[in-house]
Amino acid sequence: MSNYFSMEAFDYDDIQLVPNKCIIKSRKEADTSVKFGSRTFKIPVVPANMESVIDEELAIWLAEHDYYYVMHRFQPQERAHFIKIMHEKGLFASISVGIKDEEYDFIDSLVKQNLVPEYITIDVAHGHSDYVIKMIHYIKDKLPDSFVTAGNIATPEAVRELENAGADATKVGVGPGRACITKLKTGFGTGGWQLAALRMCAKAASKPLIADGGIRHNGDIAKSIRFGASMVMIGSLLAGHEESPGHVIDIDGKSYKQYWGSASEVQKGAYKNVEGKQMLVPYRGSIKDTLREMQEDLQSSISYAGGRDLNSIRLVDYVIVKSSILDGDK
Ligand SMILES: NC(=O)C1=CN([C@@H]2O[C@H](COP(=O)(O)OP(=O)(O)OC[C@H]3O[C@@H](n4cnc5c(N)ncnc54)[C@H](OP(=O)(O)O)[C@@H]3O)[C@@H](O)[C@H]2O)C=CC1
Ligand SMILES: Nc1nc2c(ncn2[C@@H]2O[C@H](COP(=O)(O)O)[C@@H](O)[C@H]2O)c(=O)[nH]1
Repeated sequence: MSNYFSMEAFDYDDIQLVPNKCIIKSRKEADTSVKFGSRTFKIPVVPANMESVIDEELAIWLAEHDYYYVMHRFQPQERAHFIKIMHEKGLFASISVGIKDEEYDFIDSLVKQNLVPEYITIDVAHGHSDYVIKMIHYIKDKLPDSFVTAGNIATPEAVRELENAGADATKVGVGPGRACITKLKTGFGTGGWQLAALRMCAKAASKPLIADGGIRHNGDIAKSIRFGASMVMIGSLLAGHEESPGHVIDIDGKSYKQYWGSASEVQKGAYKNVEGKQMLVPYRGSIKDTLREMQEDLQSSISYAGGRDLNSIRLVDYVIVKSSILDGDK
């Protein structure tokens, strides 16, 4: 555990990446694509697998336009139908599962129907668990062709154990989310040091990592890549769109959308083991424009990194500037 005592704790707002000489004539030349599993996606960004962030219609649009997506698991009975619909359209299917007993029956039912989702994400709050390891083994045994991401986790030990169990990728982030109250209710998590936790996990990882939670600005995507992420999962920043599932709410002439945590009372329908809240996020128009802007900003990041693709970002120097990067805006 000495790792943690000696570790420098920092987060997205504490870091600035250091520019290198630019080698491209235009940002259009910068390639933001990323291979994840057997597919290549436009940008290393995936909307969070939350009911307030993604629904079937958005999943179809994302898959059609070469974005990675992960469908949530909160309408469990719809998942088999969802896989069928995606495959009928010639699109990849990417679903989430939990670890309760009935999820084993669900996996069995997919096998029986010969429904093989291209991607399966094991989505639980505390992913460093024997029960997650058991589920990884089960899925890899029954659906060996599915790419399995397991999470969420916070430590190098967890990365190693889940990778050794057969996970094809792991998802890092316990408690940094915008709708999260885990850090307040339990005292645990990576809230406030998510980027440092990502760096620690990346040192142990031999397979791709997804950085999950805490992204507040587009530049945080490049920072996640620098510290070891292959893919970046985003909730609140992608929840305020026309296509997002939440209702539009108008207050004092401004529009907002509802964003609720997957462990919130709203999601659970009961106040039991609640570790999330509901909140409003500013309405931001179409998600298509936001994703395009994220791509353009990443192209700029690549140019500042002095390269032509995302790999160049992984190599840049950085400076720790402790909560001061927004000072100039005050
Ligand atoms: N990334 C994050 O920081 C967090 C994310 N979430 C999200 O909320 C949703 C609900 O998560 P979750 O409650 O795990 O899903 P589930 O309700 O499917 O619970 C997972 C299983 O693990 C058991 N469990 C044991 N310890 C814990 C623990 N500390 N936290 C949660 N479960 C535990 C649960 O049993 P029992 O309920 O009887 O304890 C249950 O059987 C997920 O989408 C998850 O990603 C939630 C919190 C934090
Ligand atoms: N502690 C909780 N974390 C949650 C909950 N619902 C989702 N999440 C996590 O947050 C990220 C999104 O974070 P954001 O900063 O981009 O908004 C999501 O992917 C989950 O990992 C919850 O109820 N409690």
